[in-house]
Amino acid sequence: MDIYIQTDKGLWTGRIDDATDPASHRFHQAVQVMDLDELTASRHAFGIIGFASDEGVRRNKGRQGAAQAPDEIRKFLAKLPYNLDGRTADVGNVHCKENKLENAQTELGRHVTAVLQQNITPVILGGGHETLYGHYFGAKAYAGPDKTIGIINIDAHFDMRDDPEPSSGTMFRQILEEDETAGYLCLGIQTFGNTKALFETADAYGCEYILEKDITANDFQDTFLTIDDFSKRYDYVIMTLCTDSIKASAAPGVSAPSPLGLDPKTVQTLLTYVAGKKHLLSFDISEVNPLVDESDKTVRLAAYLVAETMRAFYK
Ligand SMILES: N=CN[C@@H](CCC(=O)O)C(=O)O
Ligand SMILES: [Mn+2]
Ligand SMILES: [Mn+2]
Repeated sequence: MDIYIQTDKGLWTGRIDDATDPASHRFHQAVQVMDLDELTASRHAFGIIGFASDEGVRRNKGRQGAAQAPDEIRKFLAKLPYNLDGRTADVGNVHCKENKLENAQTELGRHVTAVLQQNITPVILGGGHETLYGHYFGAKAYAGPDKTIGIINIDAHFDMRDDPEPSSGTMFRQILEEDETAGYLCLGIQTFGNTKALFETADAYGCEYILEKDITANDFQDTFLTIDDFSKRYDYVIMTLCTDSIKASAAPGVSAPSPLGLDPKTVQTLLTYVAGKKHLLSFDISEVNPLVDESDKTVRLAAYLVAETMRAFYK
């Protein structure tokens, strides 16, 4: 198996209301499957990239299965109405082979950079949350050493573990250690999703965060202000959704479920608010695990959140 595989066109199938009228089209009629090197400047608004890896979850002692999420999310996204502007290309999946996570993250980064260089917005379907490291790596290569990147993460967890081996629990510590100009805002932190030591690590590294229970206070006004203040300090922003930020009753299909997680509509509000930022480069959704899902509930929700975020992207 190669590390890069073009998407099986059979994943993009669904109901056909009208074969020719674009106003009746669903994603499966609008998305064009191609190789990365077939992308040409400005023809597409979005470029879907899958990251078929759960090696980071394995290393972090979690429940594996997220490597199957990119194709499962595609199947559900395919059936949704294409109620957005601009065209979408699907440039396939980057796979993690032989547990070589760092190689796969480098390759994901190469894809993200190449898509951005074509003036196309990457929409990355993870993968365990180790997806974010490759996502950041590609965005940073595009931005260049003189430009700063702020990362907005919607997550129950900080993912700032001090483990010697990179995993799905270490990315933000890795990034903040490697790039002193990077910033980290985490929305939806669970009090009982992180040890006291991890809260101390977050403070020590200058991570800004809002607890899950404080997100909806004041009808989001404080949250939006925090997002605004954070975003304007960076040349570019990237956004990542760790699906375990959503309450377990709505998102059971994750490695580490959150019984007291955010409502899906709260996450929708956060994603669409950040997507309206002019300097948001890219977005990933991570930690969907189809193998422990219940009646496809989490995969379906993931597809809706991806569609909502794409629709809200600043144009
Ligand atoms: N990606 C991060 N995962 C969490 C898992 C927590 C748990 O297993 O309960 C973490 O490392 O903190
Ligand atoms: Mn998490
Ligand atoms: Mn995470």
